[in-house]
Amino acid sequence: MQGKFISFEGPDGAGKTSVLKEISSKLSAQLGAKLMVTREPGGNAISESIRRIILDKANTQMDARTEALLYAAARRQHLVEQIIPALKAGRVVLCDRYVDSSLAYQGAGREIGAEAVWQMNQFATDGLEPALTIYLDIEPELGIQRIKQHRQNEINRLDVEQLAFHQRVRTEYLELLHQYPDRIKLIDASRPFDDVVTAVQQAITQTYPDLFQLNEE
Ligand SMILES: Nc1ncnc2c1ncn2[C@@H]1O[C@H](COP(=O)(O)OP(=O)(O)OP(=O)(O)O)[C@@H](O)[C@H]1O
Ligand SMILES: Cc1cn([C@H]2C[C@H](O)[C@@H](COP(=O)(O)O)O2)c(=O)[nH]c1=O
Repeated sequence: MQGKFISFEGPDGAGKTSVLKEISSKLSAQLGAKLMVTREPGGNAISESIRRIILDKANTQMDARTEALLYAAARRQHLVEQIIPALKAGRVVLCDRYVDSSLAYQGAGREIGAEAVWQMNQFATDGLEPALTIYLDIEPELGIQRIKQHRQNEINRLDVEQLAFHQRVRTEYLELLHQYPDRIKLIDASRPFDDVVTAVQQAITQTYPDLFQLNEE
């Protein structure tokens, strides 16, 4: 496929959404309509409906495999409706979370096992992977503290999990970094926001040297 697929990953509160906003505003000046910014679970009506079910704090009875299947289902629909058409059209896709989130949260956090979750996601994605993944690394305590301080009104069913859950999530991310050193780039997200944005821009530039200089076609 012609386009560029870049995912953003990290524990809750690492700053992905804020960093993506900043990076996309820098890139949109260069790329215009060639840029697509999207998120998982979500990006279209069906996947956003699945998102509401998964993240609803009232759904305390949800089984771990049900949760993993719902994330994979939302991802499939997102791929078919948004990501694949955008890549075929040669666009740059910035995606807030992708399969690595399922490996970390459902595989390790929920203790289903990364292998089972990986298999399920192979079916959902036909093996389509990002060329580059920006991993914003943060101690779970700090991430959760940021959410509690600044995003009290948006706390979801995953955010309220025990600290041990979030620690397993981060440990799995670090394991993935070890497994896929060419694809996943670690950024220390505990630093001041502007430093994190600069580091992310540098990491993207290492893989795509011209991206921040491309002119709109
Ligand atoms: N480097 C930073 N230093 C201090 N605060 C930050 C930093 N980056 C983000 N924040 C703040 O932390 C909070 C969480 O950030 P954000 O929503 O971007 O994280 P996130 O990774 O998208 O979280 P989630 O995965 O839970 O949606 C926000 O209030 C944001 O302003
Ligand atoms: C894609 C995906 C996400 N999650 C979790 C991670 C977060 O806690 C929420 C999404 O909320 P955000 O504020 O948009 O980050 O869902 C997951 O557990 N598994 C996944 O595959």
